[in-house]
Amino acid sequence: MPATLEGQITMEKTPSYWVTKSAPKRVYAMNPAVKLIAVVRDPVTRAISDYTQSASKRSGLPRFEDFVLLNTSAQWGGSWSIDASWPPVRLGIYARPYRRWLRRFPKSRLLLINGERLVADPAAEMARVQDFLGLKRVITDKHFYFNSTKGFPCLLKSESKAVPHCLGKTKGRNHPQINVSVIKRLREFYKPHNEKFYQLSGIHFRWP
Ligand SMILES: Nc1ncnc2c1ncn2[C@@H]1O[C@H](COP(=O)(O)OS(=O)(=O)O)[C@@H](OP(=O)(O)O)[C@H]1O
Repeated sequence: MPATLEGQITMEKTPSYWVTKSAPKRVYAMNPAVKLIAVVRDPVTRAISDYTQSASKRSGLPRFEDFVLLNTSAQWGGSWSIDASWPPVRLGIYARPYRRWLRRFPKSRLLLINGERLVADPAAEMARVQDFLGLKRVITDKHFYFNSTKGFPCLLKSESKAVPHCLGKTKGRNHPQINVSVIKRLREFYKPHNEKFYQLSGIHFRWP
């Protein structure tokens, strides 16, 4: 981490920290007063997003449905189960890593950001982040606009000089169409895990 001067905040973003077993202990050893932020989204969309990212790097990757089902030779309408060890599925079981972080850090120091709301109302979620970090609410709704080409909100870097900035091509990819019964089965799979996460966090994310 770079040296932080008086009046500065150093931020670091590494998605894999969330699930790395040794991370809470190591982060605590580095600075027990650190503030943590995690963005969580519907685990089904997360799994598809994760797969889409891999597919964009490897042409000819088998279909999502071929990975997500344990017995791929079974009929989709039959009795097959979800492969919970496949990383795109496993990483959407948020209660497990969340519990690990809570063993080291108080709940008040780990802000959970709702990924769906971050897209629908980025200013509202950014207000929560700024309050959490003890910052003035400098970033407001005036800093965001919806870019219909991108299909996502983009940033206006400053109120006066409205230079638009959207996230790059690797964020906001088109997702493949997934078989509806596979989606249904995935939703059933996540239901108890989501409930556990809502209970632990005290936040009902209302994922379908
Ligand atoms: N404003 C804006 N613009 C573009 N994309 C946005 C935005 N806000 C949230 N998202 C969602 O961010 C998803 C990619 O983030 P990741 O979590 O995969 O990024 S990272 O791996 O942690 O760096 C990305 O997932 P995909 O849609 O699957 O590409 C987006 O849904």
